[in-house]
Amino acid sequence: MALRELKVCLLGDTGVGKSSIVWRFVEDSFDPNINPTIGASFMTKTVQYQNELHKFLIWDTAGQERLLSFFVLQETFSTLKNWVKELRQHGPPNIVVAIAGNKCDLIDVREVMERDAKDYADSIHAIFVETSAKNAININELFIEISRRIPSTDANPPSGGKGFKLRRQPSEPKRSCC
Ligand SMILES: Nc1nc2c(ncn2[C@@H]2O[C@H](COP(=O)(O)OP(=O)(O)OP(=O)(O)O)[C@@H](O)[C@H]2O)c(=O)[nH]1
Repeated sequence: MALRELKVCLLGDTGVGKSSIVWRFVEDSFDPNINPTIGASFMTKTVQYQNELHKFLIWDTAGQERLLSFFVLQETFSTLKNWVKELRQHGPPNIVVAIAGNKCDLIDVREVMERDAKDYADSIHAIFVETSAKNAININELFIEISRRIPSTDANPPSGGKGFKLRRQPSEPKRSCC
């Protein structure tokens, strides 16, 4: 089975839940007292998507840092739009942008309407998913969507989310700073 490496970098304001999303995806756990990221951390997870293995190489950045990549998480529209502008200007042409509206469990303190976020994501051809790292809502689906958007290496275009199987790599490092 072919192995493909997908580089993912989480961007967004401090405290929006970037590390928690990674932690939920890789370890299926949630720490309400998680420490802020210093610099950046790196984790990997390999999943089966259709007839390929997708190894996600995930860089989780500190909220204050301005780095470029292809995975955007944001709690405010204005900051989000700035990130997208930078990605379009400086990122690779085939970049896949995914917007995660995290903490969707906190319905009483919602700042951005789902419809507005979805419309914006559609306008820039980005993935949009409302997620909750805390309640494990749509975290795997977010990465499935990223897998689905990556062009297939064979003649059969990817369809649906079928065939996405989670595989933990026991030998992989749990969490390390780089
Ligand atoms: N209710 C709720 N809280 C969350 C969720 N995701 C993260 N949190 C909480 O939000 C706080 C910040 O989470 P982090 O994952 O550290 O956020 P971050 O974006 O990585 O922050 P930096 O490392 O500073 O950039 C923590 O107290 C988390 O427990 C969520 O889906 N729902």
